[in-house]
Amino acid sequence: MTQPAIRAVGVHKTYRGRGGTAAVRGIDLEVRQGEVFGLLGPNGAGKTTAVAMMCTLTAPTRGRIEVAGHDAAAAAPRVRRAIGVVFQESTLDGELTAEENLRFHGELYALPGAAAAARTRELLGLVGLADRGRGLVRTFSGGMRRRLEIARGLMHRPRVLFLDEPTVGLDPNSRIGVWEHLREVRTREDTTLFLTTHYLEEAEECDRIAIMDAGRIVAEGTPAGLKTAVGADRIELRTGDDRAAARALRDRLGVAAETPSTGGVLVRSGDGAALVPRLCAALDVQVHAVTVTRPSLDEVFLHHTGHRIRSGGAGAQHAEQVGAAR
Ligand SMILES: Nc1ncnc2c1ncn2[C@@H]1O[C@H](COP(=O)(O)OP(=O)(O)OP(=O)(O)O)[C@@H](O)[C@H]1O
Repeated sequence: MTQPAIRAVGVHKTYRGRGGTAAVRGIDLEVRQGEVFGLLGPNGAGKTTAVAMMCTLTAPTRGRIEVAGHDAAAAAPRVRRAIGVVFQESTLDGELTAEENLRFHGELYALPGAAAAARTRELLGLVGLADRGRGLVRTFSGGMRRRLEIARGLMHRPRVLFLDEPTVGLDPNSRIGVWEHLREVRTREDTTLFLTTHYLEEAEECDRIAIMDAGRIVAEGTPAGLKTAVGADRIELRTGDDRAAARALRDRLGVAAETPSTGGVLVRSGDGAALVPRLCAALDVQVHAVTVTRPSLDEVFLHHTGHRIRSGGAGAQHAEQVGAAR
């Protein structure tokens, strides 16, 4: 078997200080070479801390991390040569041009001049900035800067590129642009991409994700696999009498109908849209509205943690109003 790009075994991190914050409470992880792997979790879940340990920026309190086959504690300089990092905060020099920012990074890694110039051209093309190489970075939009940061992180051909919240703070169009180029990076360079995110849409782009909450990984798999495991579509009915409706559905159709405290009647089904007409036909009470929600990563998150990663948003995008009846 080929060596994993990243392996974490029993990793804990407690920050010192008053009370001591247990930011990471025992994570085990294996990321394959060439994979796009996402760590999905809400603010404060411990994602940045986990990445900081993999990047050798902070040491685990307990446990072991290997990146590109090197132990992050015992062989930190080797790990640093094998990785690129795109931080949440920009670290570009706005007073330099895009080319100068990349070349400066090449110098840090002792890339010979001609190789650095060729790599600069190649990467500016890869991230869609070929015609902006001589532009001052302070004149760039947020999306352009982020793409340039990605190019810079790739200058020395790292085995693993870490991206902490790669599209946070960007407008939706720029976010799409960044992802187009990340997909291009993944196709053309044999780099493992390890990213943290609290955007469900971004997690959908990953080959595999780990869901992190309160310092622990609560689920891991492909986005599709995780959704399938959670299973059914959610059918929510708004009726004139929810208790009577739930009782009727249980008695007449034998379906497990719930009446959640938030109101309405909830039924789960492998094919929600197909079941809706039968549900409505079985009811004597008035049905004001029916909503079918396909499982989303939001549902997966809710299933594993008992709470939503954020209010509103992605789940709602998958919701399909299938009409009111009666
Ligand atoms: N240097 C630090 N010293 C003390 N506590 C810290 C430090 N860095 C992070 N924490 C705490 O550790 C916990 C996890 O933070 P972390 O930044 O790793 O989470 P995150 O999932 O990356 O969140 P975000 O998306 O907001 O960056 C939080 O409670 C945070 O306040």
